[in-house]
Amino acid sequence: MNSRLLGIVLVGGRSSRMGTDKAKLLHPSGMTFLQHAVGRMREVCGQVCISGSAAESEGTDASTGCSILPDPVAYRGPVTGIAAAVDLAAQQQQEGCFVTPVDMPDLTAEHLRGLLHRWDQFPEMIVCATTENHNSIQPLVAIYPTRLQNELHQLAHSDQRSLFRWIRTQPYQAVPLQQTACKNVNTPTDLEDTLPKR
Ligand SMILES: Nc1nc2c(ncn2[C@@H]2O[C@H](COP(=O)(O)OP(=O)(O)OP(=O)(O)O)[C@@H](O)[C@H]2O)c(=O)[nH]1
Repeated sequence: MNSRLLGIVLVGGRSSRMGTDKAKLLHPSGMTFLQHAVGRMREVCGQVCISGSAAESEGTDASTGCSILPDPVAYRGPVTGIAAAVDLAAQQQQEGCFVTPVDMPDLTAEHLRGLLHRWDQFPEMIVCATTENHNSIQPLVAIYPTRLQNELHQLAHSDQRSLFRWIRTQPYQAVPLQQTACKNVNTPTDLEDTLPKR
């Protein structure tokens, strides 16, 4: 089990397109999306925290037993949560954060192991999933080294806060995954598509 990386599941944001909290949606496994996302992350990281927007939710999440790391400023996007998570990892003398979103129900621990394997070879670099069809960077399925703490804070405090653009200015390792593994569930229609077909 990897103790050099802090596992982070991103649950912040407004879930406005879904109209309900995506963390609480029911996954085909019978778990909630959050329990499923924490479970796959626990297979690769010894410590897993939840990164959320609401400061009032500080504490421990009862459904998973994970500590909640509230964003210092709510609703400023995932980079805010990732910068705070990298701070915690640095405080704990860990080498980085392994980040995944709560809304990719088809992502598995096996996919995460692929990124971890690459990071073992390139621990100084960002290791980021890309989807093979469009060669598109997936910044929310990525390992961020703690050495990038200051840069992540600068980005979090900037006007545009796009991890997607920023990663392309950094040395990074791309780990290609199938498009389906990184499919976001953002709307009720997306959710229908994740349910087993009868
Ligand atoms: N910690 C943290 N996570 C976030 C924040 N915004 C989004 N996320 C997470 O990032 C992932 C992708 O989120 P999006 O689909 O872009 O945004 P969303 O707020 O969940 O949904 P919409 O309101 O429909 O855009 C999900 O796992 C969210 O929980 C934020 O401000 N802070």
